Amino acid sequence: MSAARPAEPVVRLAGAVAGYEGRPVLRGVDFALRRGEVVALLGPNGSGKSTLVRVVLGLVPLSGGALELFGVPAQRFRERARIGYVPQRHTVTSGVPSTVREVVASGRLARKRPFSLTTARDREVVEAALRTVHLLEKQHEDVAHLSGGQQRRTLIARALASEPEVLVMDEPTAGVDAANQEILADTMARLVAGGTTILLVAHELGPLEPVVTRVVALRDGRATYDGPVAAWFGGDPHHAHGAAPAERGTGLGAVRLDRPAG
Ligand SMILES: Nc1ncnc2c1ncn2[C@@H]1O[C@H](COP(=O)(O)OP(=O)(O)OP(=O)(O)O)[C@@H](O)[C@H]1O
Repeated sequence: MSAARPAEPVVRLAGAVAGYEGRPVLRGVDFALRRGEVVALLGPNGSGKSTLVRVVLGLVPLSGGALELFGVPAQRFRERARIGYVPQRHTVTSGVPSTVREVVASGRLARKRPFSLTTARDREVVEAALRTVHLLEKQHEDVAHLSGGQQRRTLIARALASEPEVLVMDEPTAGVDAANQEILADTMARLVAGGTTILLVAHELGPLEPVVTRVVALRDGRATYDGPVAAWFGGDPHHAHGAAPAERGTGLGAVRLDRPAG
């Protein structure tokens, strides 16, 4: 059985060093995501949030440190479908018209053997994903005709179609209006209730704040905070990350990470 034990991190980075063209961006990051958590990665522009996510997804290699997925060293990990990804700046529109349902169903391919036919179970999972993001009634519409927020939800449903245990979302609220952010929060709450673990990158949490169980903040490629949401925002989740208030104190159980984790 390859499933992780409850307390075992589903993602674990130890002393992660990574960057681009020899320039380090992550400079020794320790990070753990445990089953059932919703962890928000926060930090200023360029602090390395997306890079950390890309490392977890295997898109950027580590030049130092270690990555484990479901307790398995990343080099030996073969079950990519267990991790779903909703990219940051990506639209689902192209020159070729596609319905919402087609886009979502394409996410099912990660779970399928080559050339196998669509089964009743596939249809069920695709419909459940559409329902989760509140787009079932729009399934036959051309994605190009949807709003930005609805397109983002289509991408989330596409990731859900592979039934991931961990969902990684890079700035899911960026450019999304308030109504769509509320739907996103509801979607996340449903996913968590269903057992999905979530890692997301954000600048502001807004309506997502009640769903987030922990904040990890990066600054200059290092984790500077790991703890509860409230302590990080100083009670104002709409306030952006800039002042790093958690570095001021650890009043609500926050952990200040200015030394390697023991
Ligand atoms: N593909 C790339 N090639 C070269 N440099 C990159 C690449 N992607 C990111 N960088 C650089 O790495 C640094 C960290 O970028 P990263 O996208 O991880 O930060 P971030 O915290 O996610 O920022 P933002 O909030 O602006 O998205 C930045 O200086 C950025 O310019």
